[in-house]
Amino acid sequence: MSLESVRYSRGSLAVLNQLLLPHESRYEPVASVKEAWEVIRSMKVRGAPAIAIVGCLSLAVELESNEVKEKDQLVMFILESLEFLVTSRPTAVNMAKAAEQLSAFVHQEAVRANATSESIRKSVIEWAEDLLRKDVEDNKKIGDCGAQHLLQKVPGHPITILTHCNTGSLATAGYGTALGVIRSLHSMGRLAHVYCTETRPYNQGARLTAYELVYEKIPATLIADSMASIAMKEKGVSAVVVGADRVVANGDTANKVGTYQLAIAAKHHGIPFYVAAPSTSCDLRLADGGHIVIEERPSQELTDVNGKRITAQGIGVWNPAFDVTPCDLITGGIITEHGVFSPQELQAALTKVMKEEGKRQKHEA
Ligand SMILES: CSC[C@@H](O)[C@@H](O)C(=O)COP(=O)(O)O
Repeated sequence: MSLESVRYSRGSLAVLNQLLLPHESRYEPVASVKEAWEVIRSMKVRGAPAIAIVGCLSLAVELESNEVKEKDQLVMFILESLEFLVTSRPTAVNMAKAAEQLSAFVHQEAVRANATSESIRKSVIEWAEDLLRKDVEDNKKIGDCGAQHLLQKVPGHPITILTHCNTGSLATAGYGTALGVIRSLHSMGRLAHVYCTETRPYNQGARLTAYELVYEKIPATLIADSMASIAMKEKGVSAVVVGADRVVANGDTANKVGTYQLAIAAKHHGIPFYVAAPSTSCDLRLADGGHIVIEERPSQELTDVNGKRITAQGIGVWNPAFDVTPCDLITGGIITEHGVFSPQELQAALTKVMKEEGKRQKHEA
């Protein structure tokens, strides 16, 4: 069984505290929206899809246990809870998108003839549960589609991948995005090796990806971020595959800080650079990456190691958690659950999918 970032059954949610990994696997209960906000902000749970899933499921859990509210009061509670959850972390778009979609859904449910508090509550719980189910499904599609694409397009097999941050089961509902592509290649017997960066300053690569790769018995080597260029030059890297926190209309992509320099190095070495992301991480309303809000994290993430200060007191610190890779550096493409697209193709392709989905839903309603 692969690692689980989230354990959910109706009325009960627990998250694996990722701050304790790889030394201890402790699941901590999340009984309310407020508790979800705190586990997301403190990064006990992190990764763009996992943030949205924990946020929405916490609302489902709170709805299951709360006393019955009058209909308008219930709708107000749901909308305010979603707004609050969006403030937990700003860069990943998944929570904001889920909040927007779920809010629209609640409005729609509330005006249905015969709508009651109970019917609204039930449909919101089911909506959140569906997000969990769909994320795993989409990740598997990303994994398979990305693996097939790389096998067709990338010379020299089996394939060696360099990846950044953590995009696996711990960052999603399961399977993973960039790590999903790696997992699929491995299960097909077509993966030679993975290089995972330690991902300073928060060390998602060293603490989490290395753990997932060892857990899954995938052949892998950990490198410091500063070793990425020499690894590309000397280690036969076939492709760089990373995840995303927000892909905007022109294909510019916000992801864990350090992604941008990997894309520059990949271009220099003629190595294709891929972003693997579900459509829930795509934000077509922003024209380009200049509009993305980049989260800045506390200075201690840089100045301290294991709670112990290693730098001189008084030094200034800048700690942006993400950077934006310009679309022209995403030379391989963007791997989604709907296919692999160049940054230039993405907007039209996803718009078409959304239109078809809208038509299908109208037909079913
Ligand atoms: C499938 S996870 C994709 C991204 O969310 C991931 O690459 C990343 O940047 C995570 O950042 P984090 O700060 O750990 O939440």
